[in-house]
Amino acid sequence: MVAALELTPSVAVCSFDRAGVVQFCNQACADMLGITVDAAVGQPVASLCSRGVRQAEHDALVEEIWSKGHSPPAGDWQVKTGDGRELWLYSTCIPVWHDGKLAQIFCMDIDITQRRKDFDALQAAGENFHQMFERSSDAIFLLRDGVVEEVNPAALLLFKCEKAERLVGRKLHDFSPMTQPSGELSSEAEARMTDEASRGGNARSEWHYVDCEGALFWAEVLLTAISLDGGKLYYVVVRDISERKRAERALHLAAQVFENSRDAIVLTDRGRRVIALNHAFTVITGFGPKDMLGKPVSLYRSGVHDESFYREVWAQVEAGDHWEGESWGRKRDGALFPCWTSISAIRDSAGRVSNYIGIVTDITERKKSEEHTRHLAEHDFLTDLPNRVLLLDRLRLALAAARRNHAMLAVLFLDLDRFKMVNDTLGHAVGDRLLKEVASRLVHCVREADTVSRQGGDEFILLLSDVAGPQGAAHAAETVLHSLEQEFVLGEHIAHISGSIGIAMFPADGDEIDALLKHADIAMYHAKEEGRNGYQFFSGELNARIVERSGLEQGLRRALAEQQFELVFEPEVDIASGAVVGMEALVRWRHPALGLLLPERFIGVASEAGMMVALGQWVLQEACRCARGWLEEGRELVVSVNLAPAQFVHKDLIDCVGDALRCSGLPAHLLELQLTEAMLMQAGAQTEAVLGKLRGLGLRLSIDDFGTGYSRLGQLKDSPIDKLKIAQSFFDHGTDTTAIRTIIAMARSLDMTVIAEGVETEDQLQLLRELGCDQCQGHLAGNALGAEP
Ligand SMILES: Nc1nc2c(ncn2[C@@H]2O[C@H](COP(=O)(O)OP(=O)(O)OP(=O)(O)O)[C@@H](O)[C@H]2O)c(=O)[nH]1
Repeated sequence: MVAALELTPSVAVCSFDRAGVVQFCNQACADMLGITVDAAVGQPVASLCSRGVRQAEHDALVEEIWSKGHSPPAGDWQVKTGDGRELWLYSTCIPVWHDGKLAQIFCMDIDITQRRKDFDALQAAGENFHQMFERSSDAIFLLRDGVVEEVNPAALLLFKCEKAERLVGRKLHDFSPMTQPSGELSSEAEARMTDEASRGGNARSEWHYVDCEGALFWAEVLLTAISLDGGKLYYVVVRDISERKRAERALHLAAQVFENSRDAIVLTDRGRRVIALNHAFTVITGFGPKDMLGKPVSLYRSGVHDESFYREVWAQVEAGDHWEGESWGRKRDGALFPCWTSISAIRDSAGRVSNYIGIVTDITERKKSEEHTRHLAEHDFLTDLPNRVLLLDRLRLALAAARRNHAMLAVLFLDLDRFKMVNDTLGHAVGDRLLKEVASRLVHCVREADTVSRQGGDEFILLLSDVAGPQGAAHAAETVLHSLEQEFVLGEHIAHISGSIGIAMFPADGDEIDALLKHADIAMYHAKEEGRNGYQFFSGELNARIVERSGLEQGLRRALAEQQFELVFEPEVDIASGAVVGMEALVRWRHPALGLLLPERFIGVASEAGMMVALGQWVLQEACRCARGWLEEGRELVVSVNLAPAQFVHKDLIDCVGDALRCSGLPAHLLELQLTEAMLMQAGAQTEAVLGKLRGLGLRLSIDDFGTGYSRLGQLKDSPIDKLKIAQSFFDHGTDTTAIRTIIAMARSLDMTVIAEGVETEDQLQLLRELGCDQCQGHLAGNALGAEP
């Protein structure tokens, strides 16, 4: 047996007697105690190892074996060897009998130090685990066979549940909605997860739970499968990720908003370089990421606004983190578009600007629709003319401008005459068409800067800005009346209409809007009273003047056709010989009602009415014809004819003069054209060319009223002028001898003939003779005569 014990390598065996002295020790025991077998045998067993705090317990146990003779149960003992090592031993003590007496106690020890270490570690782990379970901020569930067996406090908190009993015994999907966000039934999803965990050890998933108060929340679930005693244990960690999900969702939404926004969005860094732009930006502007990323956003300015505009914008962004307003954008193809732009600074958690975001809304359509709405509000629906609202606005602006520029304005109030008849006879629809047609004609009667508006019914107001004077307003009124006189073809109907116009002038007839409109209205009623189809000024005096003038103008137009003009001739006498050498042609108008009118009465009107070219041509032809008559009678007289400025600048002048000579058969040298100093002084190639051509025809040129203008000697010297006519004004208030002498001297030096007009007295004639004047004209020389002198 000893041999067997010796050979037991893993069991340390020793025996001791009643005195506690070691009788036997196998090698394993010696090794365990850290001594040799020989050193152990004979030693008190207590000296080989001690049992620390449990020594007394062990001693009592041994004593009991000695006294009662049976072995106690085996047990774990911690011992300290003689060389100071601590070991855990699994000890069994057996009493050994010899000759009927208890002789020794055999002890068998198995070194379980390592096992105990493992066990302690295991226990510590267990305790750790428990602590972790209890203190974890994550909710932890222990499931046995799919049913909750235990939950930690965090789980109660997360599921807002006061007692564990509400959770224990249930399945996890009992705290879930029927379906998960994926659409899968919660029960099936849970089964799939546990299955996955039991096969692969664990499974992870994001999960929708409902807490005990019924609120839904997002969680991340980690399910770990543990096999125990043939059953399945699941360790389930549930972490609330609602916050993260919300952040994710917000981020996702932000990205969606950025990308799906219909507004163009551009993001820059703090240096205002583009770091992102959305799809809409490309759609709206045509600029894509390749064009813009990394570039300064200022490269994409429209060019419409100046530098100070952008300075102001960025100053506002720097000051208040935001600017928004209307501006212009530029597309890749260069096209401009109106946009509403907002720029915001984005700050990081430290409060520093990290980015800028620009949002650009294309407001082309909005502008159009606003424009359309405004148009509707400001225009008459039937004729599309400005309505009263817009008229008042324009009138306000025009008045302000007229006040600033000291200019005049005219307000013409037009009411159609007997328009009701049109409605009554042709129907309202035809009436409408007539109103539209009238509107369009009115617009063509005035200049673009003027406003034609419809007040309603058959009333229209025309605002003429910056008219030259009442004459201009009267002219516009006549144009309007004339255009209304033309028949209106309205489908199969033909209508005739006229209008009555009242005119108020600013500032003469009122310097405020209301006064002007009221006075124009009153004047319009006068026009109606006066028999309709006419116009009236508000001011009576003005009206009289305009009416007379207008009458003259209308008369003038007829006068040519009806041969109401006549010529008279004023003789030009050679002072030395007293012989008549020429005749100045002067025009008279034999007015059917007013009698013979001098040019002062009608030349101004004829000029304004643009009739001077026609009238002048008639005078020229008639003068040539008369002079030819005289020639045929043997009187070779030069006929002199005044040229009007309008004739002088008219492109057909040379042809007209040539025609007059040709038709009459008058030799050119017997025709003298009288120019004014002003015509001559319009220096330039054009004037020189005209003078040259006239001269080329062989006729003479003279300057009328010389000395009243500002002729320059140099210019005079180079002009093909034959004769100077000293202005009559030098004789008006006492004779201006110095001026007359100077002119005569000048004419001499330029080798020109000189003639004095308006010579009335012998003294004047004598003076002229002394000064060397060639010719004279006037009362003394002979009054104007008819064509038959
Ligand atoms: N067709 C048509 N007629 C209208 C409209 N508005 C008003 N009227 C008619 O226009 C006519 C205006 O008449 P009045 O200006 O008062 O009188 P009138 O017949 O023109 O006669 P006098 O002004 O005195 O020369 C009325 O018969 C209105 O019914 C419209 O929009 N369309």
